[in-house]
Amino acid sequence: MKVAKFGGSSVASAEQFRKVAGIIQSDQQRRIIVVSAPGKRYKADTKVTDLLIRLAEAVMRGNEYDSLIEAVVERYADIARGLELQASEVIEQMKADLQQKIAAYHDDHLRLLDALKASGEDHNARLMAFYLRSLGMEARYVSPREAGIFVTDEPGNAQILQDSYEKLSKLKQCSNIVVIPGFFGYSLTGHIVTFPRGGSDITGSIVAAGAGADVYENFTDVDSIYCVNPSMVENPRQLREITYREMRELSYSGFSVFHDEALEPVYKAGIPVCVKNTNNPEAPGTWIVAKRDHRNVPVAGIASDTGFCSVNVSKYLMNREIGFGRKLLQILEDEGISYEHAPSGIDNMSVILRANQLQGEKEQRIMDRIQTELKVDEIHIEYGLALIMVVGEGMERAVGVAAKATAAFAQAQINIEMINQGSSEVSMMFGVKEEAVNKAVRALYDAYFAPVYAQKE
Ligand SMILES: Nc1ncnc2c1ncn2[C@@H]1O[C@H](COP(=O)(O)OP(=O)(O)O)[C@@H](O)[C@H]1O
Ligand SMILES: N[C@@H](CC(=O)OP(=O)(O)O)C(=O)O
Repeated sequence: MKVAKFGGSSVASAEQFRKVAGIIQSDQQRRIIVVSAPGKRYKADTKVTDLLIRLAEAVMRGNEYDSLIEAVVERYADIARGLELQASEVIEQMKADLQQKIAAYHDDHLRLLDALKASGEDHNARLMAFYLRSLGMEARYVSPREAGIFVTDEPGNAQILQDSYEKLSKLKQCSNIVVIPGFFGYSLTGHIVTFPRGGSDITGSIVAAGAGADVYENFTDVDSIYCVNPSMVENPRQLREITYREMRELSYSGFSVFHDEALEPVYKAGIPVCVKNTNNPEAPGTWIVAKRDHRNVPVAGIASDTGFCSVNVSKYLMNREIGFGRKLLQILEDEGISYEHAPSGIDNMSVILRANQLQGEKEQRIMDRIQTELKVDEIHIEYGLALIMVVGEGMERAVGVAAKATAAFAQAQINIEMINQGSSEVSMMFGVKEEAVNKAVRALYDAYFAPVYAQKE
């Protein structure tokens, strides 16, 4: 049995719905379907989830919002018309559901935002089940509550509760096609709680693990996972196989094609993931598996992301001060800030974090606390940093992997702001200025992957 998740781009229009139906019909193993909300139909389009966030914001601010309800519902109505479905009742129910959620959570903004965001996938799953039935398939919408997806009560940041898996195992017995909305679950107190953005991948993985699927198929809009983001390098190398560990590091660091938190459930259950293209289902796709042969290709991929800053502190004789690092990190913890890396020297320590966590008064408060509580000689925050991760299972044993990167940076005249190697066996991190990141990724791509092509040719 296969669990097949279809991302926003795969369910964005009537044409995409038809492709999805064809994919389900072409393989009887595809029995559990997880869908996202309709995504972008073209580059400048707006995802339904973003429309719903705008709707929630309009309600919260007391602004007019009827036109936003219309815009959301029109996306589904347009799909229904394109499929020639008699779905006016389904569409009316969607409108009533949005209005009912707004009335129910009017004064509870976090719940309102989560309930509206989740409705994007919920309505799409209902419409998909309706469409599949119109084609003569025995398809049924199953809500996350009925399926057994119970999560922590952290709005916008849910995590699965382990007890869910037992309930989910019953899905295996379903004889018909089950359509489950992605992106949200229910708290034990009965509230809708969403996963982080892009979280339908997480639902798919949880369902695959719970139902004991043989494969978790993740349908998207590219033929495979590439070794770099295809928007940065033209026609990059396709990956046939990648390990869970490699994928986790790469998706955490910028490969938006598969959510990093979606790996744990399938990894623990030993279920392989196949990332495939809804627009070209014949292409073999990329397999995410436990092991790959990395003898010839030690590096699997290069990911990058911008928007980081480095809090740099120095204090003479820091090395003698037991607990300095803990106290520094404690200050960040008190402010609810998570950090990415914390390289240190004899008298210096830097903490790299996402800069958007320092908005408002937080920055000054943190600087003041570090200054007064830790009595540092100097403290400054460097903004505008990009982090680049070079990831590969074979790197640990291959000679000269780091040298290749530093030589590539030198040749491209890129200054390395920081390097972190060694804490992970499968990755190496470089910090560069944001304006240099594209050039840096291309330089690394040429260094690691161009020779592989040359050998083959
Ligand atoms: N290394 C990569 N390999 C493939 N796609 C990538 C990579 N990095 C970023 N992407 C982007 O991820 C997109 C697919 O992910 P996403 O937009 O979440 O799809 P979906 O709509 O299926 O959820 C691709 O269109 C591509 O632009
Ligand atoms: N619709 C949600 C969840 C999701 O996974 O979407 P997509 O499959 O389009 O990445 C979002 O936009 O975050």
